[in-house]
Amino acid sequence: MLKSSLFCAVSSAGLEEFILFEAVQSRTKSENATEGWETELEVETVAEATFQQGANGEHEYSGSDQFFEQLNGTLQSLFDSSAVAASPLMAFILLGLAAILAVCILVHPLKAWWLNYNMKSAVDPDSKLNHLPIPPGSFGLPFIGETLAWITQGPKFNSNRRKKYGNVFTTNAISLPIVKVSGHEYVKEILTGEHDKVTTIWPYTVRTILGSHGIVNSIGDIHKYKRKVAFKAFTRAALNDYVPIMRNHATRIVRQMQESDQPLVYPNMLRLTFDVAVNALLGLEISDQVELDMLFKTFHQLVSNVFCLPYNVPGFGFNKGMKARNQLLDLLQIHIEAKKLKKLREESNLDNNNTKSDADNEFELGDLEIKEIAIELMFAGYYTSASALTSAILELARHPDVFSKLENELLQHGILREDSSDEEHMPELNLQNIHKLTYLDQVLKETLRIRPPVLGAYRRAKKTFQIGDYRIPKGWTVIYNIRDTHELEFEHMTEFDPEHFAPDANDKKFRFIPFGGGPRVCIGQEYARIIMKVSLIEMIRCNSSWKLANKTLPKMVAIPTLHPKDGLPVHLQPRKTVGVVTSRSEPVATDSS
Ligand code: HEM
Repeated sequence: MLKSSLFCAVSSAGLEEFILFEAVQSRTKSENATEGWETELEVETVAEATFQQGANGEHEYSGSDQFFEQLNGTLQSLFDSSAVAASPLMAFILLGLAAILAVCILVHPLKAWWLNYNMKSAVDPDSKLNHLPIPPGSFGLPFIGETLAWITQGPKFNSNRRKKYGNVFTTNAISLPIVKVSGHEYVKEILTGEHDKVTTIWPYTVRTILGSHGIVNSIGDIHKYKRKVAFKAFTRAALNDYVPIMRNHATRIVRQMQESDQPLVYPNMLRLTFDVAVNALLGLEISDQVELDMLFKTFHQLVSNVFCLPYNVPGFGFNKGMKARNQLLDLLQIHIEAKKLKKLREESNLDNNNTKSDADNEFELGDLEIKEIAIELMFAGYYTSASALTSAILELARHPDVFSKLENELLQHGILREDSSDEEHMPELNLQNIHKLTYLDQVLKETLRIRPPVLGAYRRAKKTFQIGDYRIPKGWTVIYNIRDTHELEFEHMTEFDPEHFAPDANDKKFRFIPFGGGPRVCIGQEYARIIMKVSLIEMIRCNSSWKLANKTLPKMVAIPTLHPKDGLPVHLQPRKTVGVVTSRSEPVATDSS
């Protein structure tokens, strides 16, 4: 019964896809659990049966067999003709046909083997949950799984599969069985299950380039301790100190942008968030522009090669990323020795302020830990913030009504004034008056909802556990989807409307998760919100409007964080006096897709 349902599923799925899990599911629902996929042995037997039936050519494969017989006959007659055999073109055709034939013969056994291979990994002899089905989905093609579809389809990969299988589905990429999870109830399970059901697992290249001594690659108590240390850089007092630093850099970058006819937003926002992070978070005051530029280049080399093929061979991304890592470690060591890496250095010494608990005494942060945390904060911090800022600038250009409302809010709170583009008469900015800007907050939340810089994150199942009606097998990779969760939880995903976050809007937990949640929630989220707010205020204070230089929306690239492929060229309209809202009746860019 079990064998036939699986076999039917495999054979009827055709060459494109196995939709086996639906068959497994319906079988599991209708049959006694003890007849299910309980032991490895049973899985092997099923696979063997599948192979045997394929080899014996029973009715499920009969269509293919007829085709093979016909092909065989055709080839035979071709070989019999000596005139044809002599032709190089015909030899080429024959070789092609032979190759197709080989693929046709191998495809079914290969697929059956692949299915067996994946299903074997789903069995956990220590679990009592083996009676539950694994989430529906497809393991794709042998070895590569659904990697190609994932790469080529972009967001459609998830949305198509969600439509077909639901909000928890199985896939396979580069030979790893993966469960993708969207929607607040499932995402909550994953995020709050950290340390118990799941643990973080970044791709090998990320783990190696960032190192194992930072926060993101630590687990358990040491993870909590390192977060505690790093969190000292994000206290309210620390954030308040950063505001003037953020503002100075934002004004400088916006003024630089104004000097260009068609500045590119994204590279400028990257530079802005980078300079602030070096200055504020690392506490480095690098006055030598050449040194700062070199640091920027090296970080860029590190971040842009963090997600790559795992070959540490010259010319490959991984090798470039490792070189950048080593250069940064050397450079940061110089600053540590000169005691310039103030913040993290001081704060790793928690006994300074007697907040060190007994548990903390077990851990000491050495130079390597401090350097890796520094690299990690930079890695996690400046690309993400630049991505969100770029998206906000893009959306404000497309929505003049939102721009005007924001401008009014700044006017009402005295942050925009008659002489507001004059640096000498800038009204003071601090955490207190920034927090009063509720509409600005709504605009940024809506930006993070519609264009989350990070689309999702990885976990590994520490044990077999249940999610909804399904079982997630121990050792499998789980990805919680941020963008898809936003799409599910908010109507009109693609419509930019800050009213989604109006003060009276329903605030269901885990619906809006641009910063993740649970024990691994983004440590820099408050910092990110402040830098985005300060920078946007400066953009509006210095410019009465901006327009997108291109008529169509840019193509977006997801790695390392979401950003426009063309860098987002804009035309800025520098502000002379407040209230002069320049014509915004020009056509607004429309979606190119
Ligand atoms: C708009 C800006 C940002 C976004 C959208 C963002 C997003 C995220 C997300 C989704 C996670 C959770 C990843 C997971 O579940 O594994 C995360 C973690 C993290 N973020 Fe952010 N982030 C932003 C800015 C920052 C900044 C500015 C910093 C530091 C300067 C930072 C440092 C970190 C760190 C260290 C973690 C790892 C936390 C852990 O593993 O315990 N992020 N961030």
